[in-house]
Amino acid sequence: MLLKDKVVIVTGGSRGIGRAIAIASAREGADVAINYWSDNDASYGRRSAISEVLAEIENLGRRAIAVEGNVAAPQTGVDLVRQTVEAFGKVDVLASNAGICPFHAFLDMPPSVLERTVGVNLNGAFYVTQAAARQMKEQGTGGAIVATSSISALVGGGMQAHYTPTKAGVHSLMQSCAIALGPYGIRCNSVMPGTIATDLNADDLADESKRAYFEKRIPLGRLGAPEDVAECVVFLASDRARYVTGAALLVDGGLFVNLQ
Ligand SMILES: NC(=O)C1=CN([C@@H]2O[C@H](COP(=O)(O)OP(=O)(O)OC[C@H]3O[C@@H](n4cnc5c(N)ncnc54)[C@H](O)[C@@H]3O)[C@@H](O)[C@H]2O)C=CC1
Ligand SMILES: C[C@H](O)[C@@H]1OC(=O)[C@H](O)[C@@H]1O
Repeated sequence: MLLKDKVVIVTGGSRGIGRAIAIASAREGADVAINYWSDNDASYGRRSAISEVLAEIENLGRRAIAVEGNVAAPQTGVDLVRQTVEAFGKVDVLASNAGICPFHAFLDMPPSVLERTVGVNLNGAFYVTQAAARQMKEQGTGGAIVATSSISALVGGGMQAHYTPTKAGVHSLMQSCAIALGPYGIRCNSVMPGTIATDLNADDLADESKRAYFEKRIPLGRLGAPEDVAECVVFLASDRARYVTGAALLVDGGLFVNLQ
């Protein structure tokens, strides 16, 4: 088991990629603290999602807690780490994953959409990483932080001018934190998923021609599943990746390299 008796925090763990990270971590032997934001879940009609994830982890024989909160608020990370330590005694791994992607055209983008996206995706990753790293430093046993960046850190999107800079920022955050936290044995890496079928892009991919376009562009011939990303997060979080820090792993079925 790659994460036997580790304690893993996952942000944005009630649905999609975060949910898959939480379950994959438990399957590899970890206890899991799951952050989520019910306002976001409700906007997808998914009020009960978190209880299903907790039940699934408990069925795997591991412990799980849910800690609701908006990661854009600095205090959310602090409370998340405190409640995790109260429940499980320590923090070994942070999967900083919570994110939003409200597709919007650039020229008429309201400041509120930009600010919300930066607040959740970039500021949220910063605050949660800082809170977890402080705890890991205090424990003195090292740790691993894996952030969910995106292929969008490397390429643009016409309806994502507010989003792609946050994903580049998350990758950059991990690079700087790898330097700042390396002396404490804390490794910091990111995964860069391609197009993964989740609620985040369900509306966008409901456009059959767009979906077919992506499937054609992906050398492996299919959209990604949340589990494809989760297994890579588990690897980077585990001791198998003990000499990997400041790295980014594309998990995109080859989409990025497919120019022609
Ligand atoms: N789906 C995709 O194709 C890709 C997704 N990503 C990234 O993966 C991450 C997860 O995305 P998905 O699983 O697709 O999304 P999703 O919409 O399926 O799940 C989002 C999760 O984040 C939580 N969340 C949303 N706003 C939050 C907030 N303010 N505070 C705390 N939690 C909040 C929700 O409760 C939910 O658990 C995001 O950072 C996204 O940018 C990156 C590349 C591709
Ligand atoms: C939501 C999009 O389909 C998805 O999000 C990303 O980060 C990828 O670049 C895709 O565009």
